Amino acid sequence: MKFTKMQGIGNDYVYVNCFREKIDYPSETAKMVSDRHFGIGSDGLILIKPSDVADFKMEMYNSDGTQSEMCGNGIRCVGKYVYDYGLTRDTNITIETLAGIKFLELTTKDDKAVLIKVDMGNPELLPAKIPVVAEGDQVVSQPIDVDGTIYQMTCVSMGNPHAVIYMEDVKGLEIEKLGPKFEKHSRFPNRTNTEFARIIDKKTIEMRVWERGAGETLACGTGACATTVASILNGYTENEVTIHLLGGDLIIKWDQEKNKVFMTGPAEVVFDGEINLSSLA
Ligand SMILES: N[C@H](CCC[C@H](N)C(=O)O)C(=O)O
Repeated sequence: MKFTKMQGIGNDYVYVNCFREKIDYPSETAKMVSDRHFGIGSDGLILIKPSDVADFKMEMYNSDGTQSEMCGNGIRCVGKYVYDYGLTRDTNITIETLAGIKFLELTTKDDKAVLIKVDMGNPELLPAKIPVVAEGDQVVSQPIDVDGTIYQMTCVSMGNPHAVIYMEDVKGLEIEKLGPKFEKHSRFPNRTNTEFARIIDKKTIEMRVWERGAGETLACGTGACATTVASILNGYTENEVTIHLLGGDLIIKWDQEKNKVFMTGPAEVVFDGEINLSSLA
């Protein structure tokens, strides 16, 4: 199997061009290639496919093999891949995902995509659509009991579920202890991604993320979008913020008139490779 290893501010995936490769068991393949000791090493697997309704289609699998509806850092890398590897010469492209069709604007330099702006669509706040077990029509700073400690959470879906928790010290957080308790909490029927965020000022947020199906990653694009929406709903920030993640920064804007979230950030190729999957089985 030929692949390209790419990363979006440190959130790294194995990308497969399914215009020329066929992946019969994507979930199993994701688990195998993601292993950082016995495989290639990544946060998961992303398949780039033809689409009947958009220019391309993105299928995303976490390192535990579960499929997700959307991946923000991943879709920026897909945008870069299809341009840099000659699948398109357009700098405005559409990508079909399980969270709907996304619109990308590529900024190029020396004929390579260096910055990608993504229209991430509408944030979803209805509990039943996140999904999260809760009363009312949105979850903004509502209590959740995690092993006897009460946290205030704000829940947003960007096609995938997110629980945003604010705290004064995210650097010192023992995320490997707390993250899984949120991820598998009974109030999230489909599990959840969890963002631990510190407001620095009206335009700046620092966050770490425990991802559903992948554990702590260096960055989460949908999580950065969810955190921005949550911060605006809580009155903590303006509608355009810089998010500092472990792997780098993203610029996120929630245009509330259009009810669209825009994410702008980089994408990088690490290396191209070929692997005999049967050697990993
Ligand atoms: N773990 C996520 C998918 C990857 C999202 C993240 N890597 C991003 O950049 O948005 C989920 O199961 O919903």
